[in-house]
This record gives sequence, C-alpha cells and structure tokens, in this order.
Amino acid sequence: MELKKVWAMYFSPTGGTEKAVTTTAKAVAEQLGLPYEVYDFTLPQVREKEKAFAQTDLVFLGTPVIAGRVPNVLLPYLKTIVGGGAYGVPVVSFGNRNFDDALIELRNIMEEDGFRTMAGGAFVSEHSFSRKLSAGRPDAADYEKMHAFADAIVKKIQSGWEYTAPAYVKGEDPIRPYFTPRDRYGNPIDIRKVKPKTSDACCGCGLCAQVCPMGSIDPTDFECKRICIKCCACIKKCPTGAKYFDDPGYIYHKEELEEMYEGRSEPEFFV
Ligand SMILES: Cc1cc2nc3c(=O)[nH]c(=O)nc-3n(C[C@H](O)[C@H](O)[C@H](O)COP(=O)(O)O)c2cc1C
Repeated sequence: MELKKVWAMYFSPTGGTEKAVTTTAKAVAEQLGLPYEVYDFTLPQVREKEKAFAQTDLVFLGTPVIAGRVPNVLLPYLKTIVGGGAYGVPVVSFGNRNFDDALIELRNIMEEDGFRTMAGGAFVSEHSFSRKLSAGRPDAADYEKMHAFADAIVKKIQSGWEYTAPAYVKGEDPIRPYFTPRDRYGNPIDIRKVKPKTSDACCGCGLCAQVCPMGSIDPTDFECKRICIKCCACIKKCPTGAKYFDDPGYIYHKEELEEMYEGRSEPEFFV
C-alpha cells in the first residue's frame, strides 16, 4: 500500500473523541514520516462542505458513542464523505458504559463511503453528561493504549498487508437498536426533547452558541431553539457554569449512570 498522508477527522463536542483520534493518527504519521492533517467537523458550517479522499490517504474517522451507536444526527453527513479507496480507521469514544455497536456501525459507514478499513478502536473519555463518570479520562494508561494502537497499525502497514475485507471490530451486525435509558420501574426515559436552560450566571459571552455542534443556540438570547443532542458542549464550555439541564428523567439517568458505571472500563482496539 502506498500512503502519502494521514488524516485525523472527527466530531467532538467535548473533546474526548478529538484526543483519541488526533493522538493515534499523529503517532502513525510520525512513525511513517508522513504529513498529518486535522479535519474537525464538529461545527455545522464544516459539515456543509464536501470532503473527499484519495487512495493514498489514511483516514482516522472519529465520533462519540451516543446510545450505543454512531450519533444518528451525523448519518446524513457521514454518508456524503467520499472515501475514494483511502485506508480507513474508525475510532469511537465512549463514556465508560459501553460502545455497543458504534464501532462496527462506523466501520460499515466507512466501507459504504469507499474506504478500505484496516483497524478500529474504542477509547474512554469523560462522559458528556457528567464531571464524575470517567473523570480524568483519557488518562496516562489510556494514552498508552492509544500509542499501542498506533504502533500495531504501523506494524501492519510495514508488514506488507493488503486489503481484502473490512477490518474486524467488536459489535453485532445487523446493528442493534439504540440503547434506551430506563427508570427504576423499567419504563423507558425519553430525553430526546430535553433542552438546556440558562441561569442568571450567564454573562452573555455567546460561547454556547459558537460551540453548539447543531447550531441550535440563538446567539441573541442564548436559548436552545432547535434540536439538542445532549452533547453538553454548551454546559461544559460555559465560563460561568450558566447552562444546565433540570429535566427529572435526564437527571435520574445521569445519576444512575454515575452509580452503575463507577468501575473502570477499558479501551479496546482491533488491528
Ligand atoms: C446522548 C448521549 C448518549 C451517550 N451514550 C453513551 C453510551 O451509550 N455509552 C457510553 O459509554 N457513553 C455514552 N455517551 C458518552 C459519550 O460517548 C462520551 O462522553 C464521549 O467521549 C463524548 O465525546 P466528545 O468528548 O468527543 O464529545 C453518551 C453521550 C451522549 C451525549
């Protein structure tokens, strides 16, 4: 395989996916002595542009895990990426619960786009909903794992490997339904319509509107006027802590996750 460039391409509202994708892609580029370029499609205006790759590209493509899957709001965009025979590495970041079928779903999307997938990885980051759940992740052990992933990919490339079939990654295909949070009686909790609120602590800086990956926050009154994917970019990036959710179902689910997934989950990769 002939490679000329390594790409780190990602959607990362709170920065966890960005860390996993850039760390691994950059390490591979450095070891192979190839140029490295970042393509961040977190903001909606970037997703309006077309993106196409060539056979000599190696593309690390990353998204967070949402309800055990690739974020469904991204599917239309992801399907427009032109793989062009480039080599592909799907990467997902998850908040310590599970990545379920997100990695295999992203692999399938990449294959349909025309990438030749050669590996895949799932890495742990702080959970979007929480400051407690997987706090401080990725940590030193996670970064070591990202470097081990990069090393294994370099070894595979240098061994003369040639593409014959989609990369093996963990997950079920057909892809299972989205993970549904449930209350203590087993009833599903539907947080799809829940939106963040703004407290009096708001200083009017407008950062929330700038960082919302859905472009849903009105820059004049800072209220969320359109779809909210609960990515928590506005909450975690607000300099005065003015953004919050008060929906009881959302709070119940967040606290339950913090309790049930207190133990450490490990990243996994497949090369
Ligand atoms: C709506 C929503 C659903 C999520 N579902 C899962 C999940 O099923 N499993 C999991 O481990 N983490 C889940 N997470 C956590 C994110 O996958 C995790 O925090 C990820 O690292 C965020 O990526 P980012 O920092 O690039 O935004 C979810 C986050 C959100 C916003």
